Amino acid sequence: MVIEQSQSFAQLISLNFPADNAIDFLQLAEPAELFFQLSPASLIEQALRRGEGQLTDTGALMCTTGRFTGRSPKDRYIVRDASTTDTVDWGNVNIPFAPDKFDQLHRRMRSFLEYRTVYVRYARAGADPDHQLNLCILTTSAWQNLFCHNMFLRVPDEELNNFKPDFTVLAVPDFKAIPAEDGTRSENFAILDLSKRTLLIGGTGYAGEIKKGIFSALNYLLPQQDVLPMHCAANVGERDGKSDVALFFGLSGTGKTTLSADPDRALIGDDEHGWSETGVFNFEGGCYAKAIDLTREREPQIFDAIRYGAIVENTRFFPGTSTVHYSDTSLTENTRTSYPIDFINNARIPSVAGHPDTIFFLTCDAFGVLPPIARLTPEQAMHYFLLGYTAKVAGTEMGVTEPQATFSACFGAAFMPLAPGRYAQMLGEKIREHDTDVWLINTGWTGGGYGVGQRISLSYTRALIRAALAGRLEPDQVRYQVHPVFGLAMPIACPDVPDALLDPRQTWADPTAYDEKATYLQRLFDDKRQLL
Ligand SMILES: Nc1ncnc2c1ncn2[C@@H]1O[C@H](COP(=O)(O)OP(=O)(O)O)[C@@H](O)[C@H]1O
Ligand SMILES: C=C(OP(=O)(O)O)C(=O)O
Ligand SMILES: [Mn+2]
Repeated sequence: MVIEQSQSFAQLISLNFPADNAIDFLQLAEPAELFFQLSPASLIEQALRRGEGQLTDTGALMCTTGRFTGRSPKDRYIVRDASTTDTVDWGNVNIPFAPDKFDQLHRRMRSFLEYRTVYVRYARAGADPDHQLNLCILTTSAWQNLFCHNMFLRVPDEELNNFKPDFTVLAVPDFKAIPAEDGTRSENFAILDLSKRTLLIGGTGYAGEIKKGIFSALNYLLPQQDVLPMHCAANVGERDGKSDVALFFGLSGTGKTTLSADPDRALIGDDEHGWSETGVFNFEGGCYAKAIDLTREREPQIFDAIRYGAIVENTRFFPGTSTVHYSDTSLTENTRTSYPIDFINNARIPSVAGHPDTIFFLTCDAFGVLPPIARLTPEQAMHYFLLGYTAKVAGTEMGVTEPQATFSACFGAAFMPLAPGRYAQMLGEKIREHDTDVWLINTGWTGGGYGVGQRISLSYTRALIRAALAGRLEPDQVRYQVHPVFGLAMPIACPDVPDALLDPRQTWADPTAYDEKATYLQRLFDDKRQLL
């Protein structure tokens, strides 16, 4: 049975409440108040009553996440124990954490919860029933529980009684670590214990930590089942009467969510997928789109998904109204919206499909020297995948305020517990086996770098992707030229795109300056390759 109102702990147990299982699982003492599996409407009501947010004029719940409006990679840890010590790729990304300190923090968090209101939810990650993780999530805010309802796969009510969680999440923004005692760097933390199958989040209210924490766990667990986990969006269309699956890899802000929302193709998912021997599947049940400068004209599907049930994070209203001012960045540039995937009208549910025919590597090149589209050989594909070159855009990580060149292996190193080579090898094998085409797309700057040129217009990027997917850029359809510095094959023409845009050198006012910058970037690539 699903409890819609607060009941005492003892009452819940006597009702054979499916959450007694959850409470055991969470090893909770008696919380002040516990709400299990509330509906979106109840969560929204509670969030409003508790002052967690406000309704916007389209019915979405608008919340602020507090001091943290992006992830904090330096405060993200993995417990180092006998089972992870030789498997995890330790370093600046995967920072080791001591098991006894984890237990201590876990204990302290549980006692902190004794005096609080908690919201518990069962959910799933992994749309393929053969590769699924059952989650038991505890949040201390109603809105974060709604976030989990939106972002993970929803468990049908009739399955709740027999649901066996295999992973726990505690998200408690008000709980602050004591660094000297707890072994953390700061008061905020996200710590993954892969043996105890528990994710602890404290000191931060940025909801992205929850979804990316579970993503990290899957990125560790799925290769053991021969599934390649990927930081990519996916959609499916039709070509020559056959279904045609496309993946969009890219670090945050490169366009996965934006470009995968396409009225002509069914959305599989916007951020996290697995590639098994039968095809691809989404890990999530919802999308988490950037909301900065969002307009209905440029991104109609996302714009229209922001309605009752959706959440908008860290946005503001136009003064005196309940209309969201999407260009207001006074809280952060990393404003976000989360909604269940079925809020996109042409979503594929369940979110599974066959093997990918086409892969796009999205890079947001802040130097403005990479071509807007290039066709990669399988060797180039492996190189670019391991390099993971892009610019970090402002906001997604705390402290980043303007685009910064970065190399993030697998286009998502921040979430990959294993060595990048493991994922790259699996990808290489799959691309060869399924004869998948790989394209590099620059969604970043043209006509000069950041500060001089401008971001490539979204309508041109969409046209390039449309043409590639329609086979209009096949070598028998269009001539190619080879980039003198990068050795990349660039089409010289593309429907609905000016020819001059396709050759980045032609877009710069000063070609010599272009050559210097391109050579500089190629040198960065070479240096980086030496280290791989
Ligand atoms: N040419 C372009 N291609 C893709 N996105 C673009 C482009 N120009 C501007 N943008 C903006 O960049 C952002 C891409 O963010 P998003 O799709 O959420 O990235 P991701 O899902 O990879 O984190 C959006 O705010 C989008 O409007
Ligand atoms: C939510 C995030 O990812 P993305 O921007 O890739 O959606 C994030 O990095 O916090
Ligand atoms: Mn995204």
